[in-house]
Amino acid sequence: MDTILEIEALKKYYGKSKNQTKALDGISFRVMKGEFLGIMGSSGSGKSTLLNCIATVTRPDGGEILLRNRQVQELKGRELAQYRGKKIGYLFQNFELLDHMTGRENILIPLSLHNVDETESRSRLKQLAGYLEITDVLDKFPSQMSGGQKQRVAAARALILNPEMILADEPTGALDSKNARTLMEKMEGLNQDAGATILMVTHDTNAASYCRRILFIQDGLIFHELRRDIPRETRQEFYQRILKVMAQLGGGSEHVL
Ligand SMILES: Nc1ncnc2c1ncn2[C@@H]1O[C@H](COP(=O)(O)OP(=O)(O)OP(=O)(O)O)[C@@H](O)[C@H]1O
Repeated sequence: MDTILEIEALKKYYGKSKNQTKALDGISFRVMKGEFLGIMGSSGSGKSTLLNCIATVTRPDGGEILLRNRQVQELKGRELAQYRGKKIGYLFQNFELLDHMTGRENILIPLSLHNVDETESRSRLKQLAGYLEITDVLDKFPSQMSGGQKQRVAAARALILNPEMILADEPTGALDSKNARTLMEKMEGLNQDAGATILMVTHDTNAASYCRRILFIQDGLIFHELRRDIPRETRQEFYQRILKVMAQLGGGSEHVL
């Protein structure tokens, strides 16, 4: 399997000496092409810091982030813009849609920022909208959409340029359980049928049970790893194993949906 992303001994420390917080303390792992990898851990374990480092929002204090063997920290100018806008697609907890733009315009924003073939992207939009069941909200504004529709529009925006990897930060955090389930089924389909590579940070055990592999982090390091035994293990069985690890970490007690 191809490695898409390699995290090697990544460190991020906040503060100095006695008051220092080791948000990331030399964490290492790989994301392979076509993986659906979850990152879980209790509050303050370093999940957001990790995602922010990968997104180049936060500068690490040590270690390496390599996207297809390229040092992400060394990217500058056009290459950095390409990495942020084209190589990685982001899905945020609060959707981050522009209120004055329709669903279609929101999804097509990345096109105007990068020099891409418009005909191809428009046909991709049609395909994504159909799959994500948002065709009938493409001409609506975010204020006229449900939370679930907003997040699926955001997912289409993240996918429109066919990125190497999707970074999802608590994507079900603002959704009710039904919409969360729909979103996760769509993400699972994008992973299994379209080969999308997804790295998702979540607190939500149900959402995590759609992943193929989960890394549990504690104090900025990997504490445990679970792999779903497909096809022998059902999602419900995987969910139960995730709950057990979360109980050791001191969190997670929802009911499987
Ligand atoms: N800008 C900052 N300045 C100082 N400390 C920080 C900063 N950002 C994060 N931290 C600390 O680093 C540690 C890891 O934080 P991080 O936000 O990565 O955790 P998290 O796992 O995402 O938590 P949550 O699940 O609550 O979002 C925490 O102890 C946090 O207080």
